Amino acid sequence: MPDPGSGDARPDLWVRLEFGAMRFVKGHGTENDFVILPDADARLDLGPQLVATLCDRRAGIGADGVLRVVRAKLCPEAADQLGEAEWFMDYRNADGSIAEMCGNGVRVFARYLVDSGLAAPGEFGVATRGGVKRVRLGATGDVTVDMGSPRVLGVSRATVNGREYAGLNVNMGNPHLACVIDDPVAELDLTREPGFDRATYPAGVNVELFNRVGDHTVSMRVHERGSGETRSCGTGAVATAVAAAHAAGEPTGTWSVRVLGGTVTVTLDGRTSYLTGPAVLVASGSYPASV
Ligand SMILES: N[C@@H](CCC[C@H](N)C(=O)O)C(=O)O
Repeated sequence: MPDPGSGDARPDLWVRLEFGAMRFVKGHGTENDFVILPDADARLDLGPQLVATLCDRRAGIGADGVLRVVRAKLCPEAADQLGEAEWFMDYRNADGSIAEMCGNGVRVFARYLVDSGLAAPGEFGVATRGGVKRVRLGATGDVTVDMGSPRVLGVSRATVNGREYAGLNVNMGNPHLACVIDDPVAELDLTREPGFDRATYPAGVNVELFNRVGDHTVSMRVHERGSGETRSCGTGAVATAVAAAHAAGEPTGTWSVRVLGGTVTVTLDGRTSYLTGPAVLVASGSYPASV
C-alpha cells in the first residue's frame, strides 16, 4: 500500500484503495478555479502528487488549486483559531505546494459551506494558515472577505519577457510583488515564471503586473507561485490595489481590479482590506470516476 502522505507515483490508485472514490465539487472565483474536497473528519491525507493529478487540466479534473474542507478542531494548523472558526481551508497550489492564503479560494470555500448547509448565510470566520478570515455572503451572490491588513515590505523588481519592472513587496499572508507598468498587460507573455530577487522572496512569490485604466480602476495579470498564470488572484488583487493606492498617494479607497476572469473590488480603509467578487460552484462528481 503506498504511503498517502508521500506523494507516491500512483495517487489515483491510493485513493481508490483507501476510500473507493472521493467526492469533489468544482468552483471558481472570477475563473480562479478550485477542486473542493469535502473532508469534514480529516480522513484524506493529500500528498503533493495527488493534488497535482487532481489539478491537471488534461489528465485530472483541472484547477488552479485544491481547497480541502475540514473541521478546524481536527487541524493542528488551526489550533489557535478554534474559538473563531468551525472550518479550516486547507489550500494547495496546482503543483501540490502549500500556501498560506488564497483570497478567491476563501470566497469559494465560503460559498461551498453555505450552499452545502455547513454554514448559514451571513458573516462567519474561516480558519486558514494565514489566520482567521471573516467572510460575508448571502444565500446567493457575491462574497466579501476581510483580507486583513496588507504588509508593505518595500520595493523589489520582476523580470518579464526580458524587461525589468519595479514593484511593491506586499505580504497578504502570502508573498506578492505588484508592479504598475507602462507596457500594456494584455501583451505580456506570462507562460514562464517572472524573474525575481530570491533573497527577498526565498519561498517564491506571486507576481502581479497592472495598468491603471481609469478612475480607481486597474487591469491586472498575475503569475502565481505554484500555479502559473491564473485568470484571477484574490490576494494578488489586494496587493495590486495597495500598489495602485501607493502610486496614487491615496492610502484609503475602493479599487476595481479587472482580471482575465472578471472584476473584483478591493476596499482599503487604512486598518484592513476587503475583497468582494463572485464565487460560484459549477460541478460535482467523484474521483476516480465511479460509473
Ligand atoms: N489564487 C490565490 C492565491 C493562491 C496562493 C498563491 N499561489 C501562493 O502560492 O501564495 C488567491 O486568490 O489569493
